[in-house]
Amino acid sequence: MPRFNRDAPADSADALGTPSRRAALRLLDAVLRRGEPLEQALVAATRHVYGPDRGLAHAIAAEVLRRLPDLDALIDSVTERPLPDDAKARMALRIALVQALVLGTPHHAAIATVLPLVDGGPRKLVHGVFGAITRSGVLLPEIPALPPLVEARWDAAWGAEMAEGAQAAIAAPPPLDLTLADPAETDHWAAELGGISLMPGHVRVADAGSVTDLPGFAEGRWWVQDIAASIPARLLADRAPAGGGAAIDLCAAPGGKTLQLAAAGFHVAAVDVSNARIKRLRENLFRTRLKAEVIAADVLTWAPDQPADALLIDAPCSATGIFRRHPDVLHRVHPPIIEEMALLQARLFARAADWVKPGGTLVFATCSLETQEGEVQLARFLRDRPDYAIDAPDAALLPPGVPVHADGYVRTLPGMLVDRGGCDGFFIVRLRRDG
Ligand SMILES: C[S@@+](CC[C@H](N)C(=O)[O-])C[C@H]1O[C@@H](n2cnc3c(N)ncnc32)[C@H](O)[C@@H]1O
Repeated sequence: MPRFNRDAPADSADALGTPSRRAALRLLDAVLRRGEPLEQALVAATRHVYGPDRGLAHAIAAEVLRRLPDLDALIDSVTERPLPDDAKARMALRIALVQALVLGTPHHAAIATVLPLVDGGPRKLVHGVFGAITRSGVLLPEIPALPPLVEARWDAAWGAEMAEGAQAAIAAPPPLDLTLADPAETDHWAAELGGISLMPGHVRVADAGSVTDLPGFAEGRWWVQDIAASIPARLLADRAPAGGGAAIDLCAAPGGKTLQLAAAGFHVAAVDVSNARIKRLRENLFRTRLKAEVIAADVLTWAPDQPADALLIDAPCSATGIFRRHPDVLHRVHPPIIEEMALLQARLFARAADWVKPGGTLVFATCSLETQEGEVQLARFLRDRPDYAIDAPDAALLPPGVPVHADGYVRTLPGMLVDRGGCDGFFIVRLRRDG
């Protein structure tokens, strides 16, 4: 857990470190009231915050989002009447408490930096509630609670064990997973980076610090990618025609899977609608010296000149599978958003299925823990497209501890690989077109 021991000098609110707390408040407001992704809100919310304070604002907001139900339970335990959910006093208390109880900020600094956020308002209340909680010596539970609606949804879909796995996953900072450009270098990079490898082409590093300073980054020998996110391209590479073959990577940016496909020898056409994300895809290709044709286009209107041997749909989704790194999804993703994404996925899946050569391979993937964005998509697709059948992977293609589902697809859940640092939640299916 990061520790920010910012002892506060006493002269002005700015010197006290209040701007970073104000930025944290703006970030929380963006996520909890306006439903914006945390990463998307960062630029605007931290516009007037510089250097390490920007990182601190992000760390405070992310940690509040991880521990929100537990923080609120503490606050409610000492107030006579519950504060409204979006009251500034509640927000200020969440920020002060997460610093004092999780981030290791001295208590006097945690409260002094936050009181200016409620100037002209409930300062006394915030001070009193913070004091009552911290004086009592109470701690946050070791295993964080999930927001009740998320817990109910995941419990209903996967059972209580999965929800418990998700809670445990929130408690520990996720490791940093790297995918290697050349799997033959696995032992070398595991040793060089002081990491472990769960399978060829993968290295897992704990507490990595600055990624860009790690050996091998500048030379482009690896890129950051959760081990579960590396599975879709592995499944396609396993079916690559001798000497390469043509691959279309739909929804490709920022390019983790494009890089894998290019490194596996495919001639890749990488398509994405977002110019900002395509810029990052180009930077990643440049750094790794890998080649792909990059196409900025909306897959709902674009079409390739000819069908490909391999096609990947890494579909836009609710992203609830990456809640460990993006805890905002726990609070802003609700059933209407899941339904909207599922509709988009169904359109992309149906449209792109015509772009695979007979005998070719299609992989559909989402980083979601919602069945509507995985199992339900597959069932509909198989009903509508009798020219496709599931091509179940060999267990040896998957990280040890990730099973092939009895129906032939892959579903990663938070409880998996838990003794080695866990993995993101993904749905992945490989399909073969009749040929
Ligand atoms: C899950 S992310 C892709 C991650 C990427 N495959 C990787 O491995 O780095 C989904 C991507 O879909 C893109 N996207 C969303 N709707 C799209 C559309 N209609 N056409 C093309 N790309 C789209 C988004 O811009 C986003 O980059």
